[in-house]
Amino acid sequence: MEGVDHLAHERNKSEFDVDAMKIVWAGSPHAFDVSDRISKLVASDPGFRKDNRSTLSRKELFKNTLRKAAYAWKTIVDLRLSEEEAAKLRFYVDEPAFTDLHWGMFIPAIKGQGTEEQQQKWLPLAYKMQIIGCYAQTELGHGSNVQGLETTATFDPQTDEFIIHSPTLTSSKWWPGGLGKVATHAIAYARLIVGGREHGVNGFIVQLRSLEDHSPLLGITVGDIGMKFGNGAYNTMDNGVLRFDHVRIPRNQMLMRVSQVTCEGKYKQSDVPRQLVYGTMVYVRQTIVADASCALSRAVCIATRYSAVRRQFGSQNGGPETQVIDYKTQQSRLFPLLASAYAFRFIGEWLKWLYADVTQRLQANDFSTLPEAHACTAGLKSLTTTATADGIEECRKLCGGHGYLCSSGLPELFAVYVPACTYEGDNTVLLLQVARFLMKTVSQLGSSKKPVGTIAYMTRVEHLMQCRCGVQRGFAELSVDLVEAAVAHCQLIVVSKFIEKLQQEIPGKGVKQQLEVLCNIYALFLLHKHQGDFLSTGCITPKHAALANDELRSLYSQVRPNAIALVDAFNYTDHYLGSILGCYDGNVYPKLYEAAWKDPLNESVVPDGYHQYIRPLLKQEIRTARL
Ligand SMILES: CC/C=C\C/C=C\C/C=C\C/C=C\C/C=C\CCCC(=O)SCCNC(=O)CCNC(=O)[C@H](O)C(C)(C)COP(=O)(O)OP(=O)(O)OC[C@H]1O[C@@H](n2cnc3c(N)ncnc32)[C@H](O)[C@@H]1OP(=O)(O)O
Ligand SMILES: Cc1cc2nc3c(=O)[nH]c(=O)nc-3n(C[C@H](O)[C@H](O)[C@H](O)COP(=O)(O)OP(=O)(O)OC[C@H]3O[C@@H](n4cnc5c(N)ncnc54)[C@H](O)[C@@H]3O)c2cc1C
Repeated sequence: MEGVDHLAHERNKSEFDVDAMKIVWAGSPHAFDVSDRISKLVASDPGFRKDNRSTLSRKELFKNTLRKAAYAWKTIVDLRLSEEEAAKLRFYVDEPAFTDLHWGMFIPAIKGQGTEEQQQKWLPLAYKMQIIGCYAQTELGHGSNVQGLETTATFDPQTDEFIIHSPTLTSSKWWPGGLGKVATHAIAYARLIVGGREHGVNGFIVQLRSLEDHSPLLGITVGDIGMKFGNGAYNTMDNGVLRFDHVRIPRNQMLMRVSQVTCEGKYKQSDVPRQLVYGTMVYVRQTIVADASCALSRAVCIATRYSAVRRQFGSQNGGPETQVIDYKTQQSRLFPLLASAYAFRFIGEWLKWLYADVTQRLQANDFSTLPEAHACTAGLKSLTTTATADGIEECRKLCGGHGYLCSSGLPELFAVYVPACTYEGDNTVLLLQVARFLMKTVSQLGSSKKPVGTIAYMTRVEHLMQCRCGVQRGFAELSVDLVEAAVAHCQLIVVSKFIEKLQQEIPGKGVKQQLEVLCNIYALFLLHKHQGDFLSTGCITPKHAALANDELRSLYSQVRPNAIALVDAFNYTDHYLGSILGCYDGNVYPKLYEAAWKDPLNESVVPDGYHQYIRPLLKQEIRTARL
């Protein structure tokens, strides 16, 4: 029945202060207040409804996304929301759109790679959305290999301009979000050519469309690259294709914090690492880690609530069947994902600190932690997005057949999320970067340069290197093993930072105890999953492995009474979850049944096409093959 909490009995089992855990999950009382207030604002406004997306055509879907983006912007302006509140509003609107790239990449690129003068010119226009930007780096022929990009930016000293050109088909910009139909400007990455000499890939601000009638400017060919994975999902985003035909831009539209070109045509490289040109990608990778905890926690919330609602088998003497959440197999699949959601939340908090720290150091020209920041953002983006994509799919399976319904929210969540394993860096390519960092660290063992921070533990392998020094096989030959080592390195960081989180003051009855249980589940589940490596390297004995297994089962039993409260702590509205299976009150079956009849296919009891195709079949009016 409506208004009844079908999960009340589960909530009454909780052994900790859920409101205190909500603050821990949000990060602070202030962050909780903003999230709670804005999520409810979005959920209560019919202008942000999203339950009809799977029934819209691509063009209807996209136009609806533009409407919502404009409505969101009006809401932000009318309510005078802060930058933090506005970002939260866009997050809870929960629809991939051009605004993600405008706010999430275009503006950070100007802030990170533009000079003070360039920031003063372009940021006010971007913040007021008087221009709409995208991040145009990837091309048809190159994405991972940035140094392989083919677009050219040739300096013309006669006119003090750069000529931006797409020399080949494969140099067409391809994938940038927001590019296809909306962006008026791009940060375009191109090979800088001055006086006939190449100076690597740099970023250039290029206007694409008229601010009067939105038509593409001279020399600009631009459009959408077409339908992507899934129906609604990421098709709300106009990922675009862009070709330049000798487009001229003023010299001062090359982002010049890292490298400069003078009006005399002199190329100057600042005394900063050229990799700062990649700074926007590092920034986004650390935000993607925080986003992974959001996406995984959404899926886990749905699967946990539904696992408590769903009963199957086990009825004794006509009594209620067993809740599937009570099956050890369901717990062994679900609870490690619940623990991962919390683990990724805390590693996301730490990575945000690491990024802020390296950014502050860069301002003082201190590049000492840049390699570690690159390795951590690359590796943790790879680890968390892979685990989250796999986790969302596991949550779908944990919900049985109903998990495959769009009304469960899981198919769309999966379809929107999975490209995170590719965008902002293919996950394998990024792990290879971590492997390169680890190998460089190993090669420096024994020198005066002692490993610190997240690689401090590597001093312990020093003895290994001394006896094995000289035994080197090619990086490429060992890359599979090195990628596994990179994953293990990143997992160690996640576990370490979870443990460090538990050493902080954590208020609330039973809250720290619950987090300790989740931390132990996360660590022991990894040990169980990779026990072959631990056993073969002698790190643990078979007895240790057996003990870990026993402890995991015990920990699952400890989580069980608190599972619903632990997902309530995410404080997601039913609107944001977009899932009948995950609705707060657990009143699933009536809602599933009601939703079915709203499908357009049920607008008529006799389907279109019956008289044309089915009736002739049934009435044998179609010659049937001799049976
Ligand atoms: C719908 C959205 C939902 C959620 C999103 C939520 C939040 C996000 C918020 C905002 C964003 C909005 C939406 C996100 C959605 C989509 C956005 C997607 C955008 C994109 O995909 S942009 C394009 C991304 N492309 C890539 O990531 C390319 C990957 N390739 C590379 O980075 C490089 O090519 C490379 C690193 C693999 C190789 O570079 P290279 O060849 O130049 O360098 P080397 O390998 O030779 O290394 C030399 C040396 O340099 C060091 N190095 C490399 N990179 C860096 C770096 N970034 N920082 C510091 N140092 C770096 C390397 O370690 C070597 O050092 P060494 O000492 O010599 O060993
Ligand atoms: C939804 C979505 C949104 C995007 N948005 C943007 C955007 O806004 N702006 C933008 O510029 N780009 C964007 N991209 C592009 C994205 O950044 C690239 O697709 C991504 O960087 C991967 O590069 P790629 O496509 O060249 O993959 P490839 O590198 O071609 O990967 C193909 C395979 O090759 C493997 N591989 C590649 N190099 C190596 C190597 N050295 N060693 C071993 N294996 C290797 C990879 O692991 C992978 O298995 C987006 C992509 C998607 C899917």
